[in-house]
Amino acid sequence: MRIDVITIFPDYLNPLREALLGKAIERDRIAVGVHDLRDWTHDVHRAVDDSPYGGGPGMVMKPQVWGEALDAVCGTEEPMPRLVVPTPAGRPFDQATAIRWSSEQRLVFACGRYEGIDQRVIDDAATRMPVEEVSIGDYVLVGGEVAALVMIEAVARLLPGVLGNPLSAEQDSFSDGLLEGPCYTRPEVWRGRAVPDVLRSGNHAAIDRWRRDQALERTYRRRPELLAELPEGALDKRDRAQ
Ligand SMILES: O=C(OCc1ccccc1)c1cn[nH]c1
Repeated sequence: MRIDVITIFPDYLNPLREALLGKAIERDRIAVGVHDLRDWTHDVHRAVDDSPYGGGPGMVMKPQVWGEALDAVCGTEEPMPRLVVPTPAGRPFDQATAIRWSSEQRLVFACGRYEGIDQRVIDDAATRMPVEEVSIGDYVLVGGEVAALVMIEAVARLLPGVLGNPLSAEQDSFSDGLLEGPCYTRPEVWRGRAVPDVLRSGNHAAIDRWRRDQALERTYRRRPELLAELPEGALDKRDRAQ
């Protein structure tokens, strides 16, 4: 997979070069390009924003600059990338989205700032490639860069050879629609708190059942709406007894 990010703060994407993801990039498991939007300005001030039509607070990012940047980064050759625009006004990003995007050959992230990018940029790009305006949560950030980091990490860890242990990607929380339950490691007792006995019993059927019960209980307490979304039959009669 190739991922490109267009931003006025390229250094904000430096964390991509760290840790497992950084290693995967070094080993060409994934290619990442970061581009400074101002490279496509032509005025002495390198302006990327202007006042909003219709008035109101803040500034809007100029269509000409974004248009040239996307032409250059996305190109015109198939396979065209999927263009992702982080915005609070987007459809919610979730694990299903990360899984869906993980089979893409190319992703381009357009990181907006100010009040956002002139809508015509998105409408124009959508005539040449798939475009998704996506939110990582119901809050407002200053720019799309942090959201891009979140989504790139969620996708990249699903790619072969990027994450240390491929098994854990399958056993992800949300892979069965429930939240992960609690986890424990040594010591057996810490500050007077013992690890639940079942986890040291060696009885793997009992351990699996205990873990599922914990996941159900945590999901019920913290995200009850997820239980309603489970596919038919996902909860067996033992689960319902919980
Ligand atoms: O704030 C966000 O993106 C930055 C952004 C983009 C456009 C206009 C304002 C802010 C965001 C919040 N959840 N998901 C994305």
